[in-house]
Amino acid sequence: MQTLLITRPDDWHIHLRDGQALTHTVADASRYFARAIVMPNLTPPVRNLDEARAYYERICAARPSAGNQLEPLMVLYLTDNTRPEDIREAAASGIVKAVKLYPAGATTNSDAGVTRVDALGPALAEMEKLGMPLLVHGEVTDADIDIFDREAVFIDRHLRGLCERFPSLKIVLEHITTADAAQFVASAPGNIAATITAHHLLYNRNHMLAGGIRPHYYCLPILKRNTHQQALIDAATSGSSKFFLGTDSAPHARQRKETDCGCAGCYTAHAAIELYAEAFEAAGALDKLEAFASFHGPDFYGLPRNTDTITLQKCDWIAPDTLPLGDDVVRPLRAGETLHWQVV
Ligand SMILES: NC(=O)N[C@@H](CC(=O)O)C(=O)O
Ligand SMILES: [Zn+2]
Ligand SMILES: [Zn+2]
Repeated sequence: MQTLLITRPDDWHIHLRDGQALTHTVADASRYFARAIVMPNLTPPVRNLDEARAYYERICAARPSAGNQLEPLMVLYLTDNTRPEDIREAAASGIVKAVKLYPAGATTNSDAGVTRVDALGPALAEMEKLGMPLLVHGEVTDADIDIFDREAVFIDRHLRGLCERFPSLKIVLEHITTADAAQFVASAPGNIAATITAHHLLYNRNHMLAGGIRPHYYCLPILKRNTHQQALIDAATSGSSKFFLGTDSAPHARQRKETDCGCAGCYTAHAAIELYAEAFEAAGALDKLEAFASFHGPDFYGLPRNTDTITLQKCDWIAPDTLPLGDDVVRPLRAGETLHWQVV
């Protein structure tokens, strides 16, 4: 049987949610990830060190008592009112590792996000000085911009300018979905990187829309055409240290996705590295998985690489139809379907 031994991976973009849901999301993320960059889009969002510390403690309390202990890496939610002092305090705490920019209205719980990206100044200058990474949900929100173009337009309207105004600010363009983004990041200086999800490597918009509409493939930024999917596969398997693993596992209760106006987000924490292994195998690049999953992320964040390992085995299994999520259930990606890799 084919096996693959890799250094223990980390997840550089995950939504653990809060309250009762933490029991399930934290358990799934704890199966083998050493660390996780925890997104701050709660209601209300995680805007300062006090809120980050309280959330950190709720996550730690939800960890399973036995086995691998996930280390949550906290993220502040940038608003129009974030002050340089908020950044300094967070950076000094040692538990906050990044700050997240959501354009207001771009995605789930982004209403408190930034209304004018170009007006951001002092907070970003402080982050640049301290080496604190800015994580970006890179989509414009203008009603007149087609949803499939929102990432590319964000790069042109905002990201290029941010990179010029803050030339040494570390920036991660999160969950990239287009050839435009892959190309922009690949040709940018070393302080610009990107995370790529497993679902954007495995799927394109036909999977979501051809032959019936499949709400569990609906996430933001939305799946694009297959040529963009191929560009993401090429970037992830290129060996470039600018691209690394970020699942964007984003659970929503089943009834909030299977409805007239469904939420965006795919739940992949039940099978994260397993799904990536499938994508890398399909590209004939299993030898590139370890660096993408376990080296490039910590190197970019300036954190040590993990020193222990996990083993993947090629072995079919069926993903569960539903998983508990607090008092609700979530339908995980590939629910009821066969997965081909397993962590042993
Ligand atoms: N990716 C998503 O579709 N949804 C995320 C938000 C985000 O990462 O943009 C969520 O919090 O549900
Ligand atoms: Zn996002
Ligand atoms: Zn996300």
